[in-house]
Amino acid sequence: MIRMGILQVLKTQLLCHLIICYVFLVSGFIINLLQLCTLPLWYINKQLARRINCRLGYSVSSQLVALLEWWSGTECTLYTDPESYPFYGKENAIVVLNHNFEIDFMTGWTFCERFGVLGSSKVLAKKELSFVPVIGWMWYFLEIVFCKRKWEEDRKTVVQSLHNLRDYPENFWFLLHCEGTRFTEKKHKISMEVAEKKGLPKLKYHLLPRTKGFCVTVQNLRGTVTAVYDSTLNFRNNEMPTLLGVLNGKKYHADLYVRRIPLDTIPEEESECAAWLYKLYQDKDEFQEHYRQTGRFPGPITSPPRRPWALLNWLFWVCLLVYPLCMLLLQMLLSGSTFSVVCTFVFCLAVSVGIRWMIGQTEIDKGSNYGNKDANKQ
Ligand SMILES: CCCCC/C=C\C/C=C\CCCCCCCC(=O)SCCNC(=O)CCNC(=O)[C@H](O)C(C)(C)COP(=O)(O)OP(=O)(O)OC[C@H]1O[C@@H](n2cnc3c(N)ncnc32)[C@H](O)[C@@H]1OP(=O)(O)O
Ligand SMILES: CCCCCCCCCCCCCCCCCC(=O)OC[C@@H](O)COP(=O)(O)O
Repeated sequence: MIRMGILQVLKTQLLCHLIICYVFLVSGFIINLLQLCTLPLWYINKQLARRINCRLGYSVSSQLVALLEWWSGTECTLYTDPESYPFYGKENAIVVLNHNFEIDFMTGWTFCERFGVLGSSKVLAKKELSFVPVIGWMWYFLEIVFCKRKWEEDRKTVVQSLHNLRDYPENFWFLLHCEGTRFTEKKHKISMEVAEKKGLPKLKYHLLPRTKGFCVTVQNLRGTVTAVYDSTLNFRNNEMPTLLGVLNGKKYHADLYVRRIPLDTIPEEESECAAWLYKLYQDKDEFQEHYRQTGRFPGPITSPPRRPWALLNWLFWVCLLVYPLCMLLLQMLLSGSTFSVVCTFVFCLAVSVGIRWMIGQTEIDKGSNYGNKDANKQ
């Protein structure tokens, strides 16, 4: 009991956070560098270069998974039909997920890890994220699809990037947050005005989905992807988890409801496909209502257990990077030079500021203005 208490206090200490962030940043930069070194291989053996990049990418993203699963002890429960379960991780799929939480990307990654597709997971992400050090840079080599959220500019690049995925050598999940931005009350109000104008029913828990990205993905990945995983995420006790909470060791409980929908049941033609997506979001809204009323999603629980690999990868980087850091700091402090002490201080400050900026990218109140105006009025 006391040991648990000490551990919990330790998890809230700035020094621990600095060490975790230092390991993440330095290992991330090393991996970015290794990814850069794979560039010549793309011309010789592209599939091998892709496989290597999946492993390297895993080594970065699994650190955030380890933080969620092992450091904060967050539990992840999966509600799904047992008949669909054997397909997970064994086929390419498009994942449609609600976008309400600051750590939904980490929770998504955790499920990817449990089904063995973390290194190869893909997303249609906003362009701004490609500039985030470590993760954004890593995504270039993982062939993540970026968009500016301006369809006239995106159409060509998104289609081209989707085409490139057709011969991807590993099973992948392609994540689409069709709402296009995180849920806020203001964005919800505006998107419901758009829904009204379009004659669509109002949604209570979701923004109106943007349909272009979904339709173009379904069209271009037909034959490559076999199913859409309609995924609805929520956290118990109305919690709104944050990355800072996870870093402080706060335990959350995620519930994910997944329905596997074969891709060949989804209409090809654009307006029919859009109507299909609007209907999907009406269903998702009902699942969220059910969760609100009962505290659970419909259907049985078939949860995959956590695996040790993310933790082992994390421990490997900690062992590799913490000892040299201690030696360096000790040497600097023992040298008695004011210059060395100032340098050490500035280094720690730079790591903290850099990481705080990166964490800021996950925070909803620092989010974009996209969806704050009806696009038709812009
Ligand atoms: C099972 C567990 C999960 C597994 C996880 C798997 C993989 C994990 C991998 C990685 C994890 C990392 C996660 C990182 C997350 C990062 C995610 C993001 O960056 S989200 C933001 C970027 N992505 C998207 O936006 C995707 C969805 N958007 C689209 O598809 C868009 O269509 C678009 C392609 C971006 C183009 O957008 P644009 O706005 O330019 O055009 P649209 O045509 O879509 O919009 C105009 C259209 O919308 C109507 N409209 C106007 N205003 C609104 C409004 N406020 N709300 C809704 N709709 C609006 C307008 O009337 C137009 O309508 P119409 O089409 O009929 O003319
Ligand atoms: C062990 C690791 C410890 C590390 C601690 C610190 C690590 C910091 C990591 C930062 C990771 C940055 C990746 C950001 C991914 C955020 C995804 C996201 O949710 O983007 C929002 C967009 O979808 C929509 O944007 P808005 O229009 O809502 O605005």
